[in-house]
Amino acid sequence: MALGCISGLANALVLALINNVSENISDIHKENHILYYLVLFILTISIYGLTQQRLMTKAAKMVEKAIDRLRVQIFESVRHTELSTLEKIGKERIFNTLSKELQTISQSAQLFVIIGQSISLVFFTSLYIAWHSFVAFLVISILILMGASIHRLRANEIQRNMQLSFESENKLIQRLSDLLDGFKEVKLSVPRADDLEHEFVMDSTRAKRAKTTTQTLFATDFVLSQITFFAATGAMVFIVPSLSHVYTDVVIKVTTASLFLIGPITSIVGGIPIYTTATEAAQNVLALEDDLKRESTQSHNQDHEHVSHVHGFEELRFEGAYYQHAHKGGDRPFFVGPVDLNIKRGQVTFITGGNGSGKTTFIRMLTGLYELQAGQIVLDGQPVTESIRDAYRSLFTAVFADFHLFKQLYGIHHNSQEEIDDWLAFLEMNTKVSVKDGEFSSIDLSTGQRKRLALLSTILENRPIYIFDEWAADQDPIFRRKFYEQVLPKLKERGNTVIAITHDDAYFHLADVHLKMVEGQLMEHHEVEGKGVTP
Ligand SMILES: Nc1ncnc2c1ncn2[C@@H]1O[C@H](COP(=O)(O)OP(=O)(O)OP(=O)(O)O)[C@@H](O)[C@H]1O
Repeated sequence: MALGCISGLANALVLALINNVSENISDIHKENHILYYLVLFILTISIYGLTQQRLMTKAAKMVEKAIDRLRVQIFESVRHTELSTLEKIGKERIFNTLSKELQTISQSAQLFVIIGQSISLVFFTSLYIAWHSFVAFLVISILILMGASIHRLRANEIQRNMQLSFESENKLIQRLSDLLDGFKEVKLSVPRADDLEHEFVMDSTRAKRAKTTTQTLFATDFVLSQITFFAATGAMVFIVPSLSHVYTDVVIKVTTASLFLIGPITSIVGGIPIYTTATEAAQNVLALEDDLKRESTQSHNQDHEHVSHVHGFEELRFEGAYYQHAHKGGDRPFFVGPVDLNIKRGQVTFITGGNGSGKTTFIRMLTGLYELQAGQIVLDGQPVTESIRDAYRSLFTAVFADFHLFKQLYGIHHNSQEEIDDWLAFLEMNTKVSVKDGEFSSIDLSTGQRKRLALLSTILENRPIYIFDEWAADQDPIFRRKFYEQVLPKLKERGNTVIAITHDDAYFHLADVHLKMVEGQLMEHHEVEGKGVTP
């Protein structure tokens, strides 16, 4: 602000100097003062140049620093948020906010400076006008205020249209990911491709309409502001003389000053659309941050971040555990539970059940990805409360049905190259892929092969509990047998506990415990061959 004021003042001084010299040009030449004014003129321009340059660099640095902080903050908020919150917010909104909205703010940084500097220039030039003629100053102020109020009156409509275009753009991202993620399915079906394109075009048209309306409102504002400005300058020669009899002495100075206002006023009015877009973008960023924080347990997680792992357990107990999904149409929201269950260390548990019976939901409850809405999980006699939930989650490693294979082995640093190579060979992937510097050489593989690499990642993590959601479904019969008859026993031998959703009834005898999920209830659970747990 200080730099903005100095540069605005210097800018106004340039006007005062030129006005002064041009008015007294013959006297100044006669008295040989021209050099003095020239030095003053150069000095003022230098001050303006230096402060303006510094102001713009500083502002860019500040804005980029704020954006950097926001970007990391949102990434962290997403990382700390709960899965249920993420499901509610939606990926598109997060993508759109982190990419487009932050970029919009970044691009407006220099413009904020120009607007700020123009405001200070208008202020000092107005002071200059007021010093020469208070009546002229009043007339200009009234006209400027009138112009500003017209803009304010339409601010709500502008904001509504901007929000509309943000929402349409979120939908566009969703349609685009439908096209890219479902490219194969789209290529196979012309009607699907047509429908998807139709929806995309509709959303694009909605975004275009909202944006055009906003731009039209801005354009009208711009023209009105120019007319207001011309009216103000016209008033200097047509109206003010009839209101003030001393005015004729200063009319040239005041009119020149008012003409001098055209640059900054144009910058301010021309900058309003970008300023409003950036403000709207900033509000979207902050709203996302709020939504992420509101339902997240971030404060707890941060307090207990140092508890990064629980190294083992003997017994895990579910006591009346219950979770209900948010209502999303349909007859009633789906719920799982209440579930009572004991899981002992080293036990292999198979879970079966029909589609939509709640197996995945149960696994998410078990792993702490869904916060229980009733009941509790007890780990070696200690209830799993919010304060140890992160640590509790670190008991698990999983290959979910909708698994994501990370090319880089994030968080896996302690395994020797020899161990990694041995496992790669055991999983029959060593001829296809290698691991170098903590990264797979390639992940462009078949689904079954990608699943083997995901399995490798979990094996290298060596967590106490392994979760597999229909892991073997994509494997050939030979490797499927290897998974049940060699991989699972190897894990068990290491002391790992395994909980696997599976429909491979040929291998049910290998489980210590077999559970069955029916409509959100663990209806049937029995010990296999006398081994295993007391449910
Ligand atoms: N995020 C969600 N929001 C609302 N309802 C959900 C959500 N996820 C799942 N459901 C509902 O919960 C029910 C159980 O889903 P779940 O994925 O747990 O079943 P599943 O037994 O794993 O099924 P499948 O064998 O088909 O994978 C389904 O009826 C589904 O509609």
